[in-house]
Amino acid sequence: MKRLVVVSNRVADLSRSAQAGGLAVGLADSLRQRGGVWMGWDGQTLKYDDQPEPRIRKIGTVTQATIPLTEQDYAEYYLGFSNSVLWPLFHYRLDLVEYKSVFLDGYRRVNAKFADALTSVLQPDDIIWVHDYHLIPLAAELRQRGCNQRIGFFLHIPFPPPEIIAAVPRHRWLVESLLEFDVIGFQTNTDLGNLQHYVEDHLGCRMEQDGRIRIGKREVIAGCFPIGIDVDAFVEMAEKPNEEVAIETQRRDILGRKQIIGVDRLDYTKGLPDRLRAFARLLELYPEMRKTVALMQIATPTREEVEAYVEIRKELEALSGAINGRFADFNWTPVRYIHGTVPREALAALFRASQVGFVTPLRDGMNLVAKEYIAAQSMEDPGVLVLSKFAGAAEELREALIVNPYDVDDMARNLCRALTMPLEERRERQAALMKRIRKHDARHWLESFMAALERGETQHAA
Ligand SMILES: O=P(O)(O)OC[C@H]1O[C@H](O[C@H]2O[C@H](CO)[C@@H](O)[C@H](O)[C@H]2O)[C@H](O)[C@@H](O)[C@@H]1O
Ligand SMILES: O=c1ccn([C@@H]2O[C@H](COP(=O)(O)OP(=O)(O)O)[C@@H](O)[C@H]2O)c(=O)[nH]1
Repeated sequence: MKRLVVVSNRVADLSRSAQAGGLAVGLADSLRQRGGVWMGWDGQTLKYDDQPEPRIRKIGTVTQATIPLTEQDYAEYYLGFSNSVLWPLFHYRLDLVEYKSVFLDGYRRVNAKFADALTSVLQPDDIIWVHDYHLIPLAAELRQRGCNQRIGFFLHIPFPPPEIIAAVPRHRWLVESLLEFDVIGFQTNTDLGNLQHYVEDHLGCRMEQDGRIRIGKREVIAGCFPIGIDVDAFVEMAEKPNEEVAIETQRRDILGRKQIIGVDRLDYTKGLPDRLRAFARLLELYPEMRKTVALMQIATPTREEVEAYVEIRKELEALSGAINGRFADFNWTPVRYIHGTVPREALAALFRASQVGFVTPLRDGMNLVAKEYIAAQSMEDPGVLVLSKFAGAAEELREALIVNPYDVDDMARNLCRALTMPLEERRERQAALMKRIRKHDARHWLESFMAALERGETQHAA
C-alpha cells in the first residue's frame, strides 16, 4: 500500500479529544486507521518565518509535519481569502463576502509555502490527499515543482451554483486550479451537480455520468464521497458512564423534563439565532411545553477576529438572555447557552441524555454532529434528530425530521413532534438512521476516495 500524505490547513492535535470542527474529527478518525503523514499549519503565528522545513512529530500511526504562518499570512490567507471570501461565498452568503486583492495575494503565497514544505517531505510513491477550500491552488503549485504523484482534493464545505461562484473576482482561475487535481470529492450530489454546471457554463467542458471531466489532455474524476464518523468508537464513548451528565439527567428525570441539544461552532452558517427563535416559538405555540423542556446550546468559539463572527456572538447572547428573561421560572431555565469547547466524550454522553438533537444550519457541507447524535442513542429509548434540509447530512439521513431552517414555525412544530413522538416510531427511525451512518462511515469515506485516487474508480462505474 502506498504511503498516504494528507494536507489540510490545520492539523488536529491527535493527543486531545476535543476537536472543534468536523474536518479534524473526520480526518483523525480515518487517518489513525490507515496511518500516514498529515501536513498543515501548526496554529501558531510568527512575526517572521525563516524556517522552511516542517516540524516532524510521530503520534501513533500518524506522522505530523507542521509549519507556522506569519501574522500577515494569517490575516490575508486564513482570515482574509479563506474565511472572508471563500467561506461565505461557498455557503451562499454573498452579503458577507469581503474581497480584497491582498487577500488573494496572501492565499496564493501561502499555497506556494505549503507546496515548498510538502516537497521536502514527499517520496516518489506517495499518494497525496489535500483537504478543503484553503488549499485549492495547491495541486497547481505542486505540479510547478515537478511533483507527478496523484493528487486528490476533498471539499468539506458546500460547492454553490455557478451564479454564486461567478460573483467573486478570478472565479475562473479558482475553478481551473481545482481542476488541476486528479480527483475532486464533494460531500453531496448537489455540490457535484454545481461543479458540473460550472464547467459546462464557464469552461465549455462536459462531465460524464461517472464524473469524468476531460480538460485538454488530462482527465479529472469528480465524485460524491459523504464523510462519516467512526460509529463504533462513538457508540462506545456514549455508553461510557459520565458522572456529571448522569447526575444532571437524574435531576431532569425526577422533574419529568426533557432536553433538546445543539452543538456547533459559533458560525453564522449554523442557523443559531433562528434555532433559538424556534425554541421560543415552541414555548409560545405549545404553552404546555413550558417547564417540561430545555434547550442546551453549546457554541464553540471560532474565527473570532472576523467581524461577522463577533456579530453572531452578540446576537446569540442577546437572544438567549431575552428568551430566559421572558420564560424562565425560579426553578427552570429554558435556554442553557454554553460558549466553549466540550470534549467529545462529554458530548457523546450529552447526546445520549438528550431527547432531541437539533441541527439546523442554513448551509453546511455535511454536519458530523448530526451523525454523532444518531450514534449516541440507545435502541431502548432513542431520541429524535431534527435536521435542516440544507445540511449535507440531509441527503442521507432521510428518517430524521427534516426542517426548513429559515422557517421558525416549521422548526417549532417539528420540535413538538419530536418531543411527543411514540417510542415505536422513534425506534424505527433510529434503526434506519443507524444503518445509514454505518454504511457511510469514516472507513468507507477513506476507502472510496482512495479507490478513485489510487485506481481511478468512479462512483457510478458500470
Ligand atoms: O479550523 P477552523 O477555521 O476553526 O474551522 C473548523 C473546520 O470547519 C469546517 O468543517 C467542515 O468539515 C466537516 C467535515 O467534513 C463538515 O461536516 C462541515 O459541514 C464543514 O463545515 C471547515 O471546512 C474546516 O476546514 C475547518 O477546519
Ligand atoms: O465543543 C465541541 C464542539 C464540537 N466538537 C466536534 O466538532 C465536530 C463538528 O463538526 P461538524 O461537521 O458538525 O461541523 P464543523 O464545525 O466542521 O462545521 C464534531 O465532531 C463535534 O463533535 C467537539 O468535539 N467539541
